[in-house]
Amino acid sequence: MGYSALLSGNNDPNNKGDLQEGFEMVGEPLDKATDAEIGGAGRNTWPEELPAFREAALRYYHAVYQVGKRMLPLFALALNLEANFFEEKTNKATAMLRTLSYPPQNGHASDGVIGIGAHTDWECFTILWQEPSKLALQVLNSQKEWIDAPPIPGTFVVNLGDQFARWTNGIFKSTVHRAINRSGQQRYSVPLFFGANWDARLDPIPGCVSPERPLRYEVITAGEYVKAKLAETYGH
Ligand SMILES: O=C(O)CCC(=O)C(=O)O
Ligand SMILES: [Fe+2]
Repeated sequence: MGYSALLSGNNDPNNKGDLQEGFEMVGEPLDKATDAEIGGAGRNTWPEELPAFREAALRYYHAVYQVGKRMLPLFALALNLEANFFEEKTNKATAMLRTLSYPPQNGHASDGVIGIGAHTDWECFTILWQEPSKLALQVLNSQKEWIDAPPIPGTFVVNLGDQFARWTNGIFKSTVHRAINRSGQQRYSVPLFFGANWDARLDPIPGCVSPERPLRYEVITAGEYVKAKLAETYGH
């Protein structure tokens, strides 16, 4: 995990690359640099020329991670499960944080290059901070129309991701979204992807599979899933 250059990722296979750059990190304790791989997701390569960045990014990471922990019981209750249902699957939750920068984009998105192409996020859910007053994020609704998701001061956007779709056998849908920065200025955003334990199996929750709703997804671990998606998107 570390710096990703402009066009180094491609979230939509129909596109040619994502017009964004950023820094991608997994969790590590604030007080000591750890050399160990974190939950199989890799380790962070921090920029040497920005010594304050590590602390600022990790403080944000750990604070928003705690927000994610507190949201899990809400998802469980919404599924008519015990509040602590996801505790065992997320007591070593692997979250990834990206600090993203999008250059301004002019004209129309017909040439296969936009800020981030249409995709779903891979983890349980995403807690996204968007830079105020800069419209870029869009969400695909059930009529297949793109709906703007403008930044609202003092709020985060929360998108459901693929791990929840798998646990619920498609009852929770992972939100298809994309970003096109037509603000005329550089735009920042910071998503935290809150994922299950690296070794948690994405097997369907009891009650989510029935004759009317047969098993939709092959059962693999959260780590295997994220690794495969990383390879698809970044080729590494
Ligand atoms: O920049 C945004 O608003 C969205 C970023 C995003 O969807 C992602 O990194 O997965
Ligand atoms: Fe996303």
